Amino acid sequence: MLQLNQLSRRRAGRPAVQNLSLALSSGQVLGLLGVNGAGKSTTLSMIAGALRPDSGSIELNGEDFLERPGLARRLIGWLPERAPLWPELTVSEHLDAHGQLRGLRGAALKQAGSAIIERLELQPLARRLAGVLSQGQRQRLGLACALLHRPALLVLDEPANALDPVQVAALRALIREQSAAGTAVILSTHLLTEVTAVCDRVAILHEGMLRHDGAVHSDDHANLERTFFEIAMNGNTLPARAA
Ligand SMILES: Nc1ncnc2c1ncn2[C@@H]1O[C@H](COP(=O)(O)OP(=O)(O)OP(=O)(O)O)[C@@H](O)[C@H]1O
Repeated sequence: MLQLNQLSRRRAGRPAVQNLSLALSSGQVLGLLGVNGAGKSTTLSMIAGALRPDSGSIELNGEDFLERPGLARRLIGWLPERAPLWPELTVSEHLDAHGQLRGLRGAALKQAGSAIIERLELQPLARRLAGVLSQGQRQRLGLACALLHRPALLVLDEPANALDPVQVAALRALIREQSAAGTAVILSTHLLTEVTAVCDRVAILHEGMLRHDGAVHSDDHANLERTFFEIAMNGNTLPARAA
């Protein structure tokens, strides 16, 4: 459902992502790994439509996404690295605003808001101002905003950031549930355990380039760690395994 073709983007005069090609099918969960500055957030921002590539193309369900920016709003749910929230709006008001931006109105908007508040157990926070939420609570609100309109593709930039162990377990369950319902998920993380826990594929970026793309299994931790460190230390390209 998602195809990246030779994407490149420079930032501050340097290549941040170079000739990146990747494909993702419905229901697949892809973990994006890489050391600090490897290009993960730049890649996810381009997929979410927030940053335009200098060259290359992105296809969503076979359509050229860069030519049709409305597609992103409809099909993609994005949790950026720092969820942008309005401090003076409550949790419920955030959900209303996000829903309206995505074309939800009236009963459909109300129903979507109630469903996501219930699913993410946000009821106790619904009337609280975003400005007084803890970091983990802000992250959960960001996740709720990303999921509200039932996107076909979820783009999550370090979604486990600031979450306590209970919430990390809840996040894993949520990602599995989304995947089982056919939603494609791409997430960046620094935690190899997150990748082996929820991803069925892993891509490793180094200096903006794709160095590894392969299947991953829950008992693969040692292999994944070895691959990650070899790439991080040497910039080696390891042979990718079939996804
Ligand atoms: N807003 C920005 N302005 C200029 N350069 C940027 C900006 N954001 C990122 N960069 C640069 O782009 C490159 C890739 O950064 P990016 O944030 O995509 O990496 P990352 O893998 O997400 O890193 P981290 O793990 O630290 O979040 C880096 O060299 C970084 O300095």
